[in-house]
Amino acid sequence: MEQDSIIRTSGFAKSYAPGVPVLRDLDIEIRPRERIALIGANGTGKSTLLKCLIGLLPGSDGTVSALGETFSGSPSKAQLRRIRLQIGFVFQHHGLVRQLSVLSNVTHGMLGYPGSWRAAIQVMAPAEWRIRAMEALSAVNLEAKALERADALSGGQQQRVAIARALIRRPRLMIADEPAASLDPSAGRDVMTVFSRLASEQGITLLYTSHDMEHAVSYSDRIIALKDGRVHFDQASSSVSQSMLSEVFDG
Ligand SMILES: Nc1ncnc2c1ncn2[C@@H]1O[C@H](COP(=O)(O)OP(=O)(O)OP(=O)(O)O)[C@@H](O)[C@H]1O
Repeated sequence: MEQDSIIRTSGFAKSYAPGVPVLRDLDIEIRPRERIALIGANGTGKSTLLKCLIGLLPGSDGTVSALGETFSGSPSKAQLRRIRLQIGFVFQHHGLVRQLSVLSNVTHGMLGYPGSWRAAIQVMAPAEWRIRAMEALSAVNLEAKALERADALSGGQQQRVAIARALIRRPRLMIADEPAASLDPSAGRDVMTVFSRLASEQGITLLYTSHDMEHAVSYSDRIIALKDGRVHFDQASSSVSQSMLSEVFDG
């Protein structure tokens, strides 16, 4: 893979059932530090694509290059491990352990690293990880909440803890699937602002899906729109018009 790509697909396709492609003919490139919004109607394959790009689901045709690893179908276990070490995930539902502290939840982001069983028990986590957790909390403006129980925080704050949990891994690529969908408009904007800032301040590449067109346009450099399993358009967010956005969702 060329050094200047974080992700690249070539002729990529994915079917869950033989002969019924959900995604096809995808040639996508994502470069370092780009903020990419992936949009499309319900069921058009956004989540499927996110999973395929990082090897969590096998592709059916074509190749994927992700974070230095190139594969067709599924990556090898070693490739998958190397990819995972460079990625942070954030989903619509934060998935925090409610009765644990914010700090413990962030430290859990280290699970998957060598020696990471210690991350499951906060008191055994190496001091360095606690420092990293506090740095991550500071990046999402929540260091003052470190010792509170996760379920004492608002929905927007909990989602920012989930971002910190992804950030502790110092990822090159942050993948967020509908990260603001369960939040009210103000908390949703806060979460998207945090993502956007992290991308510019820490040089993290951001790939997120959204059904909110304001979020898609305002917090990305580029929008990739999927329709009927193909790329409908792929261009700078500043040049995407309302009518182009509407077209993506027209049956
Ligand atoms: N595990 C699966 N097995 C079979 N079909 C699946 C599976 N997961 C998803 N699909 C189908 O693949 C298509 C794409 O689904 P996907 O969830 O990727 O779409 P999406 O664009 O993320 O949708 P949404 O916006 O509703 O989250 C849908 O038709 C869905 O029913």
